Amino acid sequence: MKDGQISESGTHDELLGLSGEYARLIQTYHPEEEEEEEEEKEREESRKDELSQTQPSQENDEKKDEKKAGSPVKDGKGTSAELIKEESMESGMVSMATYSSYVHYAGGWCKVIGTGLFIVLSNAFLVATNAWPAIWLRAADMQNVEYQVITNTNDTYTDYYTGAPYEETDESLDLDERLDFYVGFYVALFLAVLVMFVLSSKFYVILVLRAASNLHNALFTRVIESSMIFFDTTPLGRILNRFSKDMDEVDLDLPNCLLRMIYCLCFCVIGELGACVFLPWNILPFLLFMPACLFILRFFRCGFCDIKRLNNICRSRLVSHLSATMQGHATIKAFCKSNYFIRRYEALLDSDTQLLQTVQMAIRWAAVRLDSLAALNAGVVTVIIILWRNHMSNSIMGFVLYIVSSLCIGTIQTTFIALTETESSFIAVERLLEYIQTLPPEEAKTEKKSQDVTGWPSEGRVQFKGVKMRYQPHLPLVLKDINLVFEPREKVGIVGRTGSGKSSLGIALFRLTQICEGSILIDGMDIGKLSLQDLRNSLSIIPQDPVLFIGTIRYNIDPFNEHPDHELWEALEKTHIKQTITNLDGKLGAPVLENGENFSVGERQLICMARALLRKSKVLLLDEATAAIDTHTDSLIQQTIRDAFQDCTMLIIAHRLNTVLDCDKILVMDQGQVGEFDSPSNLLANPNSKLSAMLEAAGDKTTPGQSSP
Ligand SMILES: Nc1ncnc2c1ncn2[C@@H]1O[C@H](COP(=O)(O)OP(=O)(O)OP(=O)(O)O)[C@@H](O)[C@H]1O
Repeated sequence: MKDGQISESGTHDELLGLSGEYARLIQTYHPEEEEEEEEEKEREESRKDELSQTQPSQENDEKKDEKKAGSPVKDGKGTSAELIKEESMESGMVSMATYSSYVHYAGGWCKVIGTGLFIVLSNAFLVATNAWPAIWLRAADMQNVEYQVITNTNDTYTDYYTGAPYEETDESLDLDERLDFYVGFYVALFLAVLVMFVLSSKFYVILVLRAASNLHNALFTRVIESSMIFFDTTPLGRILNRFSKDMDEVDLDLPNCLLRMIYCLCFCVIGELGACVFLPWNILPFLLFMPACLFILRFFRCGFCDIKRLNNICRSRLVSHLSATMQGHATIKAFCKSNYFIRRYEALLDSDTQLLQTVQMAIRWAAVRLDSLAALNAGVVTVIIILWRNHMSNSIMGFVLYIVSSLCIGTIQTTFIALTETESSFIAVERLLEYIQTLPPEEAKTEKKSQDVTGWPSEGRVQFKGVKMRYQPHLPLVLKDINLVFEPREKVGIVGRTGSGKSSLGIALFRLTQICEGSILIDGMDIGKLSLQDLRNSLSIIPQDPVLFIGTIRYNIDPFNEHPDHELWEALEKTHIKQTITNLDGKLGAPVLENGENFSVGERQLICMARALLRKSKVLLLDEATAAIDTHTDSLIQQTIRDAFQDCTMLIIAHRLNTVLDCDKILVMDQGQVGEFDSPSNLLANPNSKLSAMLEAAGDKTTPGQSSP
């Protein structure tokens, strides 16, 4: 293929005969193998090459599949352990620690109690505005009675409520004066309600927004700073679910439920107290009614919280499945496995919907019982009112009936359900706190040492002293007692079979996983004693999977805007990608999509290389950085890198042996150990060396001097 068109097609022999593009590619890769009489042998060797590359990669793929599926692997001691753990789940009611942590993130107890007081006061004023007309009407009744006392002096009347005889006074007959007082007080109450509601709502919104944003920031920081073990053992969907569904509950559901619960609870308590002031007997059915409600609530809360927890976990699986399907959609389609993934998606969606349905049914279960109890309570209170009617004014009877019927028509039910929903919304807080409080940080705060690293590393001498490393405590060692010295400015090719530990050397060097024994020194400085920031600032890596971020080309090459444009173009030119970038609309400002999807893998690697070139580090690690680049460009890039980084120590991990044969030294890794470490000429001089065997297997008889540059 060339420039998106078919340049040549045919068999290997036919294309070689054409001496065109294909022949040139082959020539670059196998310069020694042009002669006609060796063609047969070459085909045989390339078959071997293919075989040796596919077998290990299949093994590796299987291993990866195993890893991702969370299937058990055998550790060194023969016991099995799971790489991906099941998502943990609390049970029962939400703990007090969760509530107090939420209060902490909301700004502390003082602010929470202050806002609570405002809400209670606004509700008290609201009940008072309902009670005031009743008091006012009762006064009007009394006025009416006084009038009758005057016109019918033989009768004696007593106060309906206190039982005291009315006294005839001139002031009591002053209806206009009383009217002003009652209207004035009612308006004042109404304004107080208005002001208190505005203030309490404002304080409440500030409080819950502060709690949600503080929780989000704490979670984000903790996830970003957590160690590689966490990312290795946690599916992406699980992390996404905490940031989406759980965060959404904390942002929206929790504040809504909490506010509804507080208002309803205040109305119930203050309203019931108000009713008891006018009709003390009202307390009797209430005292029977409340324990019955609490009894129902006890069952409801336990089950409801656990269903919500299950629902959250089920949602994580759904999101994991979705994100995995999206990432692998091309492969799924290529293997015609769409139906399998659709069925799995439907099954997970069904589980999720079933749990949502169960949540709704649980709410209905509680609602029916609570409403029935409230209706019973209202019935009993109504009977009491009827029996007590001779001792109460009509207005007071109306007020008490209004309160009791309000409680009956949904308020009690709403209060208890909102209480439980609020508690279940706190499960999202519980899940966020789990990550915030338990994720192991990559670097403990106390480890952030302030060593003076100015001018370090000046030479780039890297020393591994008895280094042992494993990815997780229960997994076997992947680096077993590594003792090596890479001298300053040395170019070292690192080769070995798949899984031999080549990339793990880089992981140990960057402290992505902590070594369990030994030490790594750069220019005599133990990197374990440095802060991660200082260490990683002084190293550069071009990884196997080139990583590009959403943004522009400029942002991807120079994320901190530290270099002028001409330096960026220089770097792009050295990595042979300048022409491609020049052809883009916007040039350095051209957009880069997520994961650099709008560039080929090879182009992404070249852009990453330009980024590394700009950093000018003393130690550079290339982890199969040119694996996806054609052999011609690869050889040019190898040369470029060697020129541009001639003052650096370079560790070049490679599968294509010919790309590292002109290095100063070759390190052959073998099952986590140093297999061989010497100059290529010394290693190739020994026909029994591992490197010779690998070249033999790869069908490449190239000698250092003849290798591609
Ligand atoms: N994140 C991980 N968690 C657990 N084990 C891992 C992890 N990464 C690698 N391993 C294991 O460590 C061993 C060495 O892996 P490493 O990636 O260093 O090999 P490699 O030589 O670079 O392989 P390749 O050439 O395929 O990239 C392998 O057995 C591999 O399964």
